[in-house]
Parts: sequence; C-alpha cells; structure tokens
Amino acid sequence: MTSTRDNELGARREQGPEALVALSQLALDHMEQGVCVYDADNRIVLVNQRYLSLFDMSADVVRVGASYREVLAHSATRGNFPESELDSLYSTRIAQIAAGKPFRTEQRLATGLVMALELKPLPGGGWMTICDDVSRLARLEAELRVQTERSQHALANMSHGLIMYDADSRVVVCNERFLKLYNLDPEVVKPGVTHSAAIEHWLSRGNTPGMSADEFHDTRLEDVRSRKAKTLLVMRYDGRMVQAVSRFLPDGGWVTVHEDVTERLKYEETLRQQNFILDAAMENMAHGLAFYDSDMRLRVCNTTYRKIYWLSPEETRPGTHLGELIERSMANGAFVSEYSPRQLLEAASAKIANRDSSPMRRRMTNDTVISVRYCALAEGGFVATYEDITERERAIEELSEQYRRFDAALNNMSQGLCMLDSSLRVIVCNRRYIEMYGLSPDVVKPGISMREIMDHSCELGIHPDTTGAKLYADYVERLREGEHTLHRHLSDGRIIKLNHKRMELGGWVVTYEDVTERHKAQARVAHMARHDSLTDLPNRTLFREKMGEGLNQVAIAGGAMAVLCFDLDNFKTVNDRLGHAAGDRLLRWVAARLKENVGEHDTVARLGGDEFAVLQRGPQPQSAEKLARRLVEIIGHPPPLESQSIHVGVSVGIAIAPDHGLDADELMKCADLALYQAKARGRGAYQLFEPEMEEEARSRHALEHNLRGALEAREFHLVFQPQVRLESSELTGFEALLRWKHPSRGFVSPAEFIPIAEENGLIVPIGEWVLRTACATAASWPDVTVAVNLSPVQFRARGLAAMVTSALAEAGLPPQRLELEVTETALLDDSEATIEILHQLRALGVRVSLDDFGVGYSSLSYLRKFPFDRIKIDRSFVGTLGESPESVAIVRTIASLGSVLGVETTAEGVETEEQLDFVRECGCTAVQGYYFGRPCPAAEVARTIETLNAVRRVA
Ligand SMILES: Nc1nc2c(ncn2[C@@H]2O[C@@H]3COP(=O)(O)O[C@H]4[C@@H](O)[C@H](n5cnc6c(=O)[nH]c(N)nc65)O[C@@H]4COP(=O)(O)O[C@H]3[C@H]2O)c(=O)[nH]1
Repeated sequence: MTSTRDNELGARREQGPEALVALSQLALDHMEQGVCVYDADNRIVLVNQRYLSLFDMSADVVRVGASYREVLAHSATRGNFPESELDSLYSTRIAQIAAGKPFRTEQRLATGLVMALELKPLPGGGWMTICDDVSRLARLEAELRVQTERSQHALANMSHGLIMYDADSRVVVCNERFLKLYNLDPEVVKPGVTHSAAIEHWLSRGNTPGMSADEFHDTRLEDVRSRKAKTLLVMRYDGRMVQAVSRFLPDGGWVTVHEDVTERLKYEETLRQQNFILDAAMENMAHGLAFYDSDMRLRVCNTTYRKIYWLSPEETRPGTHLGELIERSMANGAFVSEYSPRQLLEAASAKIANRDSSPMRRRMTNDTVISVRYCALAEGGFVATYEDITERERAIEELSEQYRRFDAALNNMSQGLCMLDSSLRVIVCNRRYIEMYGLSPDVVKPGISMREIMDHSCELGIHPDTTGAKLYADYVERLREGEHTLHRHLSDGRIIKLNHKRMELGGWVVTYEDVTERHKAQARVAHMARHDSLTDLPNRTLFREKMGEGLNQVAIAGGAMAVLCFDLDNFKTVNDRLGHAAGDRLLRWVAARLKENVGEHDTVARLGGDEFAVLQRGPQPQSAEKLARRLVEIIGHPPPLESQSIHVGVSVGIAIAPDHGLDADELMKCADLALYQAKARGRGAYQLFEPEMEEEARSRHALEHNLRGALEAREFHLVFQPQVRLESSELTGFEALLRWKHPSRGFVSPAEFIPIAEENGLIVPIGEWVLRTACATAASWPDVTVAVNLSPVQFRARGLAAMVTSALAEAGLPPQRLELEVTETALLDDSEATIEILHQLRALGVRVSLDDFGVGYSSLSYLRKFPFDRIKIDRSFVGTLGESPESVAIVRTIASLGSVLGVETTAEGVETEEQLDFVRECGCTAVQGYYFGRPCPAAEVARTIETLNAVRRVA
C-alpha cells in the first residue's frame, strides 16, 4: 500500500504542482487528525475532510482561500464557542502565530467532542492547525481507570486467592484472599518477590503441598519451565484443602487461582458415598428396577432386572429400547407369551401414556411370577419395577387354602362361634351358632348387630321371660366387666355356655357351647359323690354333712337327734355263698326298708359294705329305740334268699345328741360302741350307748393287746369239768375249759376274752392249742371222753378236720373219746359249710354236740341238718327253772326232742339237787354243773374221777 502511494506520489510529482496538491489533499483526507493550512495572510491553502467533520463545519465556508476569521466565525455559528469570544480568540491566536510560537489548547465543541488543537507556524511562512479528537482517549482513559478499579476491587473481593507472576517469576500481584488463605505476610509476599521466596514463605506458614518441600520446589520450577497449566491440591496450615490452578500468560508470566475446596471435597465425597449407596441399594434391591427415558430407551437398570429377564449387561446398555429388551428376553427364553414383543411393547406404551401404574402379572419360564409396574416420571420417562411375587402368590394361595380350612373348621365346630366388632356387630359366625339358637341364617349375617340378633331370638321365643332390649342391656353390662363366661338357660331347657374373649384389635370372640348334657352329668357326678351308687342313699360324706347340720340345729335350737348305726348280720356269708348280686339285692332291700320306716326329715345313709346309719329327730331315745326295734324285726325276716340256711339280721347301735355329745365323730364312736355291744349280745339286737361302754372298749383293747402274747407266754391252761350220765350217775367225761392267767389282772374269764380272740382271729391258734392239749391230757385218762369247745371262727379257718386228726394222732387218743362242742352261731354263719366240716369230723369217729341250745335263733332247724350226738341245754334255762315256767317248758321240750331224736341231752349249770331232780324229771339224760364238780386243773382230774366213782358207788 505504501509503495503504491509512493509510486502514486512519484507519478503526481511528474504531473506538476496541481497534481501534487491533489495528492496532498488525498493524503490529508485519510488522516485521523484534522488539518488546516493557512498562508501568511491567514487564508486557507489546504484543509482536510477530517477537520471539517470534527468541527462540524461546511466545506462551502471552510475552503481554500477562506480566512481564519471566517473559519472561526463559522465555527462560532456551529456553537463550538460563543460568538462573543470570536474577536479575542482570533486576535490572541494570530498574535501567538505571528510571534512564531505554537499554540495548544483543548476545546469542547458543541458536538461534545473534546478537541486537542495545535496552531503551529510553518517555516516557510504561514501556519497550520492540527486538531485531534481527544475525547475518545479521555473516554478510554476513564474506562481504563474504571476497569482497573474494578479489577482491583474484584481482585480484593474474589472468593478465590490469586497470585500472578511475571515472566521473571516475580510476583506481579496477589490479592488479600490469597494472603489470608495461606496466612501469608503481605510484607513478604508482595509485587516483585520471587516465586521461590513466595514458596518458601508459604511453606513456613505450615501449608503443605502433599510432598516434601524440595520436591515441591522442583515441581513448581518444572511447572514454570514447561509452562503447562496445572492443578494442584494442597493442604492449608489448618487442614483445609485448597485447589491451586495455574495458567500461563502469553507474556511469559502465570497466574494461579487458589480455591478453598474443603467443603466441595466433602460434598463430593458425600455425593460419591450417596451414589455408592444408591448404586448398592439399586443393585441389592430384591426388585428389578429399570429407568427409561421418554423415548422408552433404557437409562439404567439393576442386576435383578437382568436376572429376571435373562439379559446380559451388554444387552442392557443404556439407550437400548424397551421393545428390544422385550424381544431379547423372549428370545433368551425368559418368558413366553401369546402376544408378540411388539404387542407387548404397545401394551406397555399404552399403560405409560395413561399413567396407569397398576401391576401386570407375568409368569416366567422358570415358574416364577413377576409383577411389572410402570410409573411415569414427572420429568419425562418412566421407571419400571419388576417384583418377584412367587412367594407372595404362594402365600396368598396358602392363605386362601387356610381360609377355606378355617371356614370348614368354623362350620364344623361343635361349638358355636361369633366374632363381634367393638360395636357388637357380627364379623363372622358359624353354622353351629345359628343352629344352636335356631336362628334364621337370612337374618344372622355379618354386619348384623347383637341387639338385632337378640330381638330376633326373643321373637323366636328362645329366651324365656325377657325382651331383646333387656337381654341386650344385661349383655352390654356384662361385657363392660371384661372377659367372662355366662350360661343361658333357653326356653327348651337347654343350657348354653357363652365364653367371651377380647380380640387384640377390639371386639369379642364369643363361643357357644351346649352344656346341657355336661350339666346333667355334673349334677349326676355331684350326686354320686355324695350318694351310694347301689342304694342311692346318701353316702358317708353326705351323712356327715347332714349330721353336722343336725348337730348344729340341736346345739342352737335344742331338741335331740339320734344316730343309729346298723350292721347286717351274716352279710359276708351271703356275699360269699350266694354271690355279690344276691348281696346287692339284700342291701337294696335293707335300704328300702330303712327308708320306708324313717320320718321324712330323717336321713338314711349307707356308710359302706353292710353298714347303714340313720339320723333321726324326735323325742329320744324313745323314737330311736322304737325304730331300732322295728327294723331289727323287719330286717330279721328278709325275703327268701337263695338259701334259707343263712340267717340275716341286723344289729343296731344308738347314740343320742346332745346326751352323748354334740361332736359328729364323738357321736359316731358312741353309736359304733353301742353297735359292738349289740353284736356281742348275740346279734339281731339294738343297744343304746352307755358311757361305760367306752371304758369297756378301752379295757377290751388293752385285753386284746395282751391276748396276742398270751399263747407264747404260756399264760393259758385248761381246766376240766366233769360230765355225768343221769341215769347211772356215771362219769362220762370232762369238758375242757380254757383259762387265761393274766400276769397282772389275774384270771380273765373266757366269756370276756374268747369273743375278742374270735374277733381278731387269735381263737384259731388258741383253739388248736386247746384241742391238742385236751387230747394230750385226756389220753392219760381212763376210758372217759374229753369235750372241747370249737369256735365258729375255727370252722371258717381252713383245715379244721385235718387239725383234729393231727391232734388225735399226736395224742394217741381214740376219736370216740373226743367230743366237739359247737354252738348254734357256728351254724348260723354258713351252715352248709359248717355242716360239711361236721360230717368230716363225724367221719373221723369224733362225737359232736350242740352247745348252748335254746338261746339261738332257730335252734330246731339245725337239729334237722346234722345228727348231733348230744344237745347241751344252756345253763340259763337250768338256772331259772325254779322261777320260770318257760324255762321248765323249754328244758322239758328239748329233753323230749332229744329223746325222740335219740340224742343225749345234757343240762348245763346244774348246781343244786333240786335242779338235778328237776332236769332228771324233765327227761335230760346227762348233767354238767357245779353240783357234780367245778372245772378243775388236769392234775386234779384223776381225783375227781375217783371221787365221782365213789359217789356213784354210794348212790
Ligand atoms: N354258774 C355256773 N356256771 C357253770 C356251772 N357249771 C359249769 N359252769 C360254767 O359254764 C360254762 C360252760 O361252758 P360253755 O357253756 O361251753 O361256755 C364256755 C365256752 O363257750 C367258752 N369257752 C371256755 N373254754 C373254751 C375253749 O377252750 N374254747 C372255746 N371256743 N370256748 C371256750 O367260754 C364259756 C364260759 O366258760 P367258763 O367261764 O369256763 O364257764 C363254763 C363253766 O365254768 C354251774 O353250775 N354254774
């Protein structure tokens, strides 16, 4: 360009002065400054376009030849300065030029431009004015100033620290933040300081670069040398982390911006952690999860999703379309469908479009069931969840099965069941409940209130004498008390047991049980517990209760009460011989007799076995004795049993309250003692308690105790009483009588201890001892018999005949010399067995006599059953012969009976000659008694024989 101009200038020069002026004009017009050249006359010789435009002046006025004054005047009209100042302005400047001095000024024009104006004298005369628009520069300067201020302000207020180095690695600038950030001294780190010095100071303040100081120096030097932008993370003196980013400047310097990134790092760490957790959560979810964008392209999915659909990570890359995923998973065999992948995709699209997030169920090839749910996202796209509901479905299935079973169980329960909510409305009830009450299944349904049910059941007449309202009010009242059981007695007599249990979440479970039968059974059991099952009489328990009540009454209200204890005679024999059925019949018969003979307020009880008892009010002891008498009479004549030979009767003991006590035990004891006495008196009798009985019982006990050791202590011995034939006064034999010499009490009468020995069975060994001793003793006698008493108890013990045989053999006594005396009592108990034994004894050759004849029950009948060798008439008849015509009659009858039967009759207890004569006169064939001799020891037998023979000879 310059060369073109130069060339052009050369060409113009060659063309002449005009051409040069034109060329100068062209150059001037391209100048930035305004130029106007005046000649010595102050007229324009040259002016450029820029001059005109700067002053906004017209080329018509300001043209070659125009005077400076005209130019000034024109400028004034343009408003560039006041016209009033024109003359002074003109003269001042012209004078300055004329003086050859340049003149400079700045002028603000009407356009607002600030013009730098220089009027400069030219060497060849004339002068020129050069003007420059300085308003732009001023503006630029101002802008620069503002910019600088802003920069400094920005630098000072930057949140980041900043330090700038020049190409010589010296600090150009650093801001306050930088200094504060690292706790640096502004006197050390300031413009002009070297980079090394700045680092030195930086390190000295405890800031650490994460490497050694030397390494840091070297690294920074290398950074500067290589001029590579670098980011560095350093730790501040207080542990906070700062990131330093260095950038190199075109002028060779560099700037480093320092930012405290402690929070950011923490935040990033938190974010990283969160993302880690989210990733882990997503990966570890039991559900499959997949996010899709609005184009249905996969953004992210978890492993569960891939597993469910048999898809590999490659097949589930972000961006894969849902349609493709469906297709691939079907192709992989994850599931089969009657629909094509396309149809499935359309169905999914429709759901998403409709924002329908209801689940879809899909059975997979491996038999799992997946619930798929699409949920559209507000920001576009959707999330799909895939839940394996196999177990849930199975559980639901099981639950349904359970429910079916529950339902079946509910309706097959023997109990009625009703579940009520807290407002007493039926939640569920079973068939049995409806049936039990006979309710209508159309009425009693879930939702119905208990109030309505009660109204309904009252209408049906199920509940006697009440209304639904009353029933309900009572019901609610009871429920207020909490869990409870109540019994409803229905009109038809049934009893329903209602059991109320609270449910955990409110409401009640009520069970209904028909307990009618149970109640009856319980009543039966209760009755049985207090009654005897055979006779239905009160048992001992109830009897004791009644007795307690009676005694209380006596104690409070006075009066008297009798306790009668009954014991059947020979009951054991009936049982043993005729069987239990016969025994039971007898007991029932006795019970009936007792019941029909007592007053309606009296109590009859069976205490057990053959023991009965009666509680009787009324005047005592008269009433009791009367009753006892009557019952002894009645029960003594039972209906024919299978065998007539068993004598049945009853013995009665009576105790009276308050005479004999007011304590039940005490009174029972008294009655028992009286009963014992009655039995001892020969049975078939009654006995009123007497206080002495207690003493007797006591001594009896003591005696019994001593008796047990008597045999071993050799306290027994025998005495022998002679028996004489009347006709010839001949001594025929001796009766052996037992004697017990008690070491302290002396002689105890056999009448006293034999019954005790019979009771406790000691009579068996004692009786054996008697027999063996008697036989042994008699063996040494001349040809006379020895009579030995046998107790009925010995007949019941086994081996009596064998024992007799053995005793005879042992003693060497001929059987004919042994006479066995049995009482009627032996025959009473079990006559057939006894008679059988008697026959066995008879078969041995032993004689058998019937002792104590006449005092028994039906003596004569025994005479028919066994052919006794002798009848011994009880001494009670002989003793009363003088005063009792009855005794005379009896002795006479027995004697004549004996004569008819060809049996000897021995009168016992003959003490006097009169008695002897009398019994002889009555026809008795033999006698025994003190008249002929008292019982004497064995040692005296020989003398007695001698004496009696002598007497006979005399007679
Ligand atoms: N008052 C009076 N009594 C006379 C007279 N003559 C005899 N006695 C008594 O009458 C009883 C006759 O015996 P029992 O009728 O068999 O009556 C016997 C008999 O049943 C029984 N007993 C005695 N010894 C034995 C025995 O070894 N075995 C058995 N099982 N019973 C015996 O004890 C009963 C009483 O025996 P004992 O006290 O020895 O009494 C004897 C005897 O001493 C008399 O003229 N006047």
